Amino acid sequence: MGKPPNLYAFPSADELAPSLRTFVLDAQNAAIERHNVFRVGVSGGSLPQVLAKALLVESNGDGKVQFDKWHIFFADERAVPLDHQDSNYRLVKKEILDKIPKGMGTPTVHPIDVKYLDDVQEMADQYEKTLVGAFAARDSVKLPLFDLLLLGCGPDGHTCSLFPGSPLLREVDAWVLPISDSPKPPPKRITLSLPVAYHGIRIGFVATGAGKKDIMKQIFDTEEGAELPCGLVNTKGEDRVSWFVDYPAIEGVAFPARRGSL
Ligand SMILES: O=C1O[C@H](COP(=O)(O)O)[C@@H](O)[C@H](O)[C@H]1O
Repeated sequence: MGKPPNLYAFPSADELAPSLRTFVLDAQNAAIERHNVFRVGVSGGSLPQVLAKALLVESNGDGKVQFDKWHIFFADERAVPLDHQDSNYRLVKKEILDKIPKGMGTPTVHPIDVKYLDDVQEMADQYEKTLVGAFAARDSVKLPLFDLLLLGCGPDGHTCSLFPGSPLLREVDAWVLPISDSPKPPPKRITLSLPVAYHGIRIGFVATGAGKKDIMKQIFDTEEGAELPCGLVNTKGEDRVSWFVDYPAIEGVAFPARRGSL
């Protein structure tokens, strides 16, 4: 058994945001110092709204968000046009990119190539090439090591678009995988593979609301939960993984949470 993940709990999403900010800024600063760029993978779902609360605020002396140094990739994406209501890009744009105040800089964003909406295998291959360009050319690595992955946890324990029981969880070579039959709509998607997810240099999960409490209990308190996609990231990512949750999301969870602090 490796080192356990960190579980940080706060009364509400608003109270969670400053600690999430500190976590992201620490990852940003370490990455910029190491290679002068911050490569971050973001999820859709409920995450972008909480992330906006963490990032799009005045610095209170804890450091600056340097969006000019950010390269934003998608931990998963739905095979829909970029302005479609199901698009994770659209969500991140609406919640964060369109609201970045002047002076925080402009990130480089890497959306999917919508030329391949009808061919998710090709879309995944092309997105993998985007990652090869951004990571391998620079670092000659076998896997893209994201400076930070910001992940969500679905009520079934899925993360990225890696769903419980999916054969995709066994993939060891590909960095980006296609999905044609996602149990959650829309069915066609691409996703980072599990090894890419758990090799993140830092991995932050955000889970808020009472709708997450049953799955959180399963992931943190049961052996079966460790086999769910979120549980697998916990096991393999060990203490590189930090969860930011509100109290309703961990009601009844026995695993020890640090309450109200990072
Ligand atoms: O379908 C998806 O769901 C997950 C979880 O979403 P949440 O709303 O329960 O936070 C999300 O992380 C992923 O990016 C998205 O495509």
